[in-house]
Amino acid sequence: MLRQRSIFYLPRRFKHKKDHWSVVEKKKHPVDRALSNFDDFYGSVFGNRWRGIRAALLTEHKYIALVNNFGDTEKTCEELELEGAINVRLLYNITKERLPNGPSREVPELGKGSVDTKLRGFIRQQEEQEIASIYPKSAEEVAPSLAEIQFRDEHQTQNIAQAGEHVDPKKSLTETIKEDSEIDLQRIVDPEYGSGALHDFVPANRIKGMEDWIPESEHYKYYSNTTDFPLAIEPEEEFIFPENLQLYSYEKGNCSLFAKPKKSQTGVLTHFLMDGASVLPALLLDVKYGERVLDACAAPGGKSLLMLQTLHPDIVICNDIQESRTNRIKRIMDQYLFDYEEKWHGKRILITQGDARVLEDYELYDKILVDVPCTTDRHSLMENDNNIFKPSRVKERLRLPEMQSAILTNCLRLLKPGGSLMYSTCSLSPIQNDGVVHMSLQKVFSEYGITTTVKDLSRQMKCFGHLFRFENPKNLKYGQMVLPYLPANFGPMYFCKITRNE
Ligand SMILES: C[S@@+](CC[C@H](N)C(=O)[O-])C[C@H]1O[C@@H](n2cnc3c(N)ncnc32)[C@H](O)[C@@H]1O
Repeated sequence: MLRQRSIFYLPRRFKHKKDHWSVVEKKKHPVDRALSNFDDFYGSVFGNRWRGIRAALLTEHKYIALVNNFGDTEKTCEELELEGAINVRLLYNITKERLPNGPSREVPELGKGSVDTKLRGFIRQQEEQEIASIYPKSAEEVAPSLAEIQFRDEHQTQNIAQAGEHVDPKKSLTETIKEDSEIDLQRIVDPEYGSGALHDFVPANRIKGMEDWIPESEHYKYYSNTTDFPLAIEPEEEFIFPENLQLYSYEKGNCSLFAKPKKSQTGVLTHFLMDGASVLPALLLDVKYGERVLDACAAPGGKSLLMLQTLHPDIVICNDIQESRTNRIKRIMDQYLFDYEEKWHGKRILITQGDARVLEDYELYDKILVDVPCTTDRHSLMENDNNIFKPSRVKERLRLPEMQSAILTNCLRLLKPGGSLMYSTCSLSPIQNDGVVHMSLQKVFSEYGITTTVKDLSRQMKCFGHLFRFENPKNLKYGQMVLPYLPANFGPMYFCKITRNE
């Protein structure tokens, strides 16, 4: 009797496939794939620090409020201050004033009365050591010497050659993962590598999940790090925070939310909320009065809006490859710039649809923002829709560095000699960051004879140390990086400023 019953139930049990391993495997969502990929890759890049970064990435990020200059500006600033938000410009200027070896020129006058006092008090409360521990040395000391860079390059070339030897598609996945883990472990324990030595990282030669199995050997050229170009890295000259830019943030550890933007008396919205780290590349591009600016990958337009709110640029060309995305730029400009159609459109803003890899306005721009498409790490962990970790987008994902480098290389050609650009991503990947910068500098030199200087922004970053958590510049070769961190949950954001030599 018992037997009959069990036979009766057997097929039903099998129909209920929920727990079968193959089904579970198929049900892996893009966000899960992204997390496995990051655990694997970033775990080896960041070592013990990855746990904290991971927790922050999986938690809601923090915003900065950009106050609109074209509607109820003072009232909005007052309201934000009443809520306890800090004026980022004042905080920057006070911190700059207090830095050892600070600039000799006078620091711009600070706001009146209570705000100023409050800020100074706030800064005193913060441990100065915190900044010192993030940036233990001055910018001059931090900028690596050419000899050092040469040494690192030789070291890295060796690593890449070794990694190349590892590629063996016949090896089982388990075998490869085991071997790679041993290499990664060696990186972590070997002081020569250091857990955070991003510039020394060589990508693992496999990607988790058989459907993602791609021989990456053909991509090695994008990670190649030999330096066959005249490499120059110099500290950035002094940066002056634009007087007209009103940015507000909550201090580290304060996770208060900003009020939603509302319609002002002029009809435009009062403020724009953006991930705080996104402010930095657009701000430190340092657009000056009367300059012609290209935002090469501009949609939805937050960074263009920030540059326009400085009231500095003569014209900003907001370009994006997708029509639907250029429409989003237009919508944002319409919502924030008073009398957009009459006063801005076609005059101080041009919205264009084009592929930044092939734009041909050579030597036309004073400043260019190159905020490339990337693995958008935070977004990839949160949204399944349109996720770059979908199995159907594997090729696109693996080709990202190639695409990023093609965009950056072309944008360097679009710069006027003497002009500067800012390359940025919202990814933690050393390949998409320093790797792409390196390859592009090499390419513009070898193919177009263009020489460049990388601007070391370490000194400027010190002045933002109260709000953001930055990667130690020693772990980066060219750029700066905001690391997600629970008490200051901005980023990730990598950015690197490059000047085209005259
Ligand atoms: C990271 S988003 C830019 C975000 C924007 N800078 C902002 O702050 O709002 C990257 C953008 O690049 C665009 N894009 C992708 N490939 C491009 C290309 N080849 N040329 C120009 N834009 C491209 C995408 O459509 C996307 O809107």
